[in-house]
Amino acid sequence: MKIVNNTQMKQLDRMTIERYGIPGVLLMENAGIAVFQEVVRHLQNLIGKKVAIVCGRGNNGGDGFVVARHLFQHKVEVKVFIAGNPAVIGGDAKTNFEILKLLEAPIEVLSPGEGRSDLSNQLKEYDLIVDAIFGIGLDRNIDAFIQDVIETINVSEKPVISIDIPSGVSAATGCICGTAVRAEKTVVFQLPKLGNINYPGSDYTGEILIKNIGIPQKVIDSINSEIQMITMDWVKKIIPKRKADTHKGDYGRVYIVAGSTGMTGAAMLTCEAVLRSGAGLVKVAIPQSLNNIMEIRLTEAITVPLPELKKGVVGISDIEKIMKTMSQSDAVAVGPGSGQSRELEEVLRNIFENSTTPIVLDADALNSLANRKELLKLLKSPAVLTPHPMEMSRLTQIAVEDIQKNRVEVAREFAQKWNVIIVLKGARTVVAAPSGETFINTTGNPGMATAGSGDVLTGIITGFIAQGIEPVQATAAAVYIHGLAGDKAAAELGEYGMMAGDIVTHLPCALKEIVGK
Ligand SMILES: NC(=O)C1=CN([C@@H]2O[C@H](COP(=O)(O)OP(=O)(O)OC[C@H]3O[C@@H](n4cnc5c(N)ncnc54)[C@H](OP(=O)(O)O)[C@@H]3O)[C@@H](O)[C@H]2O)[C@H](O)CC1
Ligand SMILES: [K+]
Repeated sequence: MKIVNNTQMKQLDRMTIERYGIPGVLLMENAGIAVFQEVVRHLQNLIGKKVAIVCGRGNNGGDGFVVARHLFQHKVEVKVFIAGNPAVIGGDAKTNFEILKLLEAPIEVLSPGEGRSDLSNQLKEYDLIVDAIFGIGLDRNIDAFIQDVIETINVSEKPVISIDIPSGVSAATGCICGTAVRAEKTVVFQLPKLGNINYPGSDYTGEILIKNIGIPQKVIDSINSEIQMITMDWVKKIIPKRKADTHKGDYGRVYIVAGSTGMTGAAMLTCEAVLRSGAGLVKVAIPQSLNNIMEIRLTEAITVPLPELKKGVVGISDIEKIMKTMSQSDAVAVGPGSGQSRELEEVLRNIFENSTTPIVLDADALNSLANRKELLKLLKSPAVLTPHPMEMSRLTQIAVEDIQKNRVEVAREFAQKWNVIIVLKGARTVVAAPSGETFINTTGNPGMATAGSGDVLTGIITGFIAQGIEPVQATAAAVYIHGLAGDKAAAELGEYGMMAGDIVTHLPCALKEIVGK
C-alpha cells in the first residue's frame, strides 16, 4: 500500500476534484462518515454516550463538523470545541460549520487565555474525544494556546479517535510539532502518510484504520510514491503455496558462513530460521573446533567444518571449498556471529568478485565492510545488507541519532549509491532497493529487541531468496513475517520474557497465517 506525503495527498485531492468532478465536500462527507462509523464501533451503543469533538479551522476540522452532525442526528450528546478563530473557517469546512449552526448543535469556541481548567473539567463528562484540530495541513510548530488544548486532551485520559493523523504529528515526517494528541485509534483517509508510520509520530497514532473516502483508484495509481507500507495482502501474493509433487531440492539450498567461539547461537538461530522459512536445505560453515557443538545443537542443518584462523574463528583459508559450496547454493548468508577479521574481508572480496549467488550480509560481515565499502562495487549478485542503526552508522559515518531522524532517506540513499538492498532495522524497519522501491514495515514489537533477533531475520531473508522469490520482495516479505512471528511470540509470552528463539518457534504459525496452510 503506497505511503504518501502531504503534498501527494493534496495532489490526490485536487485530481479527484478537478479531473473527476468529485467535489471536496463529498470527500469530506465520506471522511466524516468513516470517522462516525468508527465512533459508533468504539462506543458499541450510542445511547447516553457523550462525545467531544475538538476542531481546528481547516478541513480536518471540517471532517470533525461532519462527524458532529451525524452524531447529533443520531441523538448522541455531542459538543464541538473550536480551537481557533471560527471567522477564518472557509471552503468545505465552512459549509459544514454553517450546517451545524443551523442545526443548533452545541458549539463552543476555545479562545487563548481561557483557563484550561474549564476545558479539562468539561472533558471529564465525555466518553470519547474526536481529534479534528490538524490533519495533513500542519506544517509548523503549534502555538502555546493549541498546545495547551492538546495537553488538556491528553491529560483527560479519555479515549481519543484522531482524524487522518494525530494533531501535532507532521504528516510529512512523523516528527512532533511541539506536542501531539495521543490517539487510541487514527482513521487515516485513503493512504497512510509517512507521519502515520514513522516514529515518533507512530507512537501517537494508536491503531491505524485506513478508510476509503472515494478517491478513484486511477488517481491513486497515478501517484508515483516509491514508498509503500508492507501489508499482509501484499505478502500473501509474494509467498507461494506449495505444490504437491515436490522435494526438498525444490525449496532451495542455503549456505551460511556464521558462528565463532561463544557465538554458535547466532549460527544456530540463522540455520533454524532458514529451515522454518521453508527452505529445503541449509549448510553452515563453522570453525572445525565448534563442529561437535553445532552437530549437537542442530539436527536438520548440515555443518561444514572449516580450518581455523585462530581457535574458534573460521579460518576460511579454504576459500575454494567455500566458493564451491556457494556455487551449489541458491542463497548465502555471511556474518551472524562469524567474528570480525581481515580474513573475513578477503572472503567477502572473493565472494563478491566470483559469486553470482544472492547474498545476505549481516553483523560481522557488515562491520568488516564498514571501512571497505568499495568492496561492494565488486558484487556480481544481488546483495541484502541488514544493519541495525549502529551498524548503519559505521557503514555511513552518519551519527545514529541523525540516521534515526531520517531513516527512510538514509536507507534509500545508501541502497541506490551502492546498488544493494538495505534493511535498516528498528521500529518500523525500512527496506530500500537499488531501484528506489522502498518498504516500511509495521509488524513487530519491542520484545524483539533481544539478542539473536537479527540472526533470525537473516535466516528468513536467505530462506525466502533460496526458494526463488525475487530478492527485494523476499526481503520485504521476510521483514513483515519476522515481525508477525514476533507479535505472535509477544502475544503468548509477553514482550519482556520472549527471546529470539521464540520468534523462530512462532514462524510456522505466522507463515501458516500468510499461506493458509
Ligand atoms: N483527500 C483527502 O485526504 C481529504 C482530506 N480531508 C481532510 O483535510 C485535512 C487537511 O486539511 P487542511 O485544511 O489542508 O489542513 P489542516 O486542517 O490539517 O490544518 C488547518 C490549517 O492550519 C494551519 N496550520 C498549519 N500548521 C499550523 C500550526 N502549527 N498552528 C496553527 N495553524 C496551523 C494551516 O493553514 P495556514 O493558512 O495557517 O498555513 C492549515 O491549512 C486532511 O488531513 C483531512 O482530514 C478532507 O476532509 C477530505 C479529503
Ligand atoms: K487530527
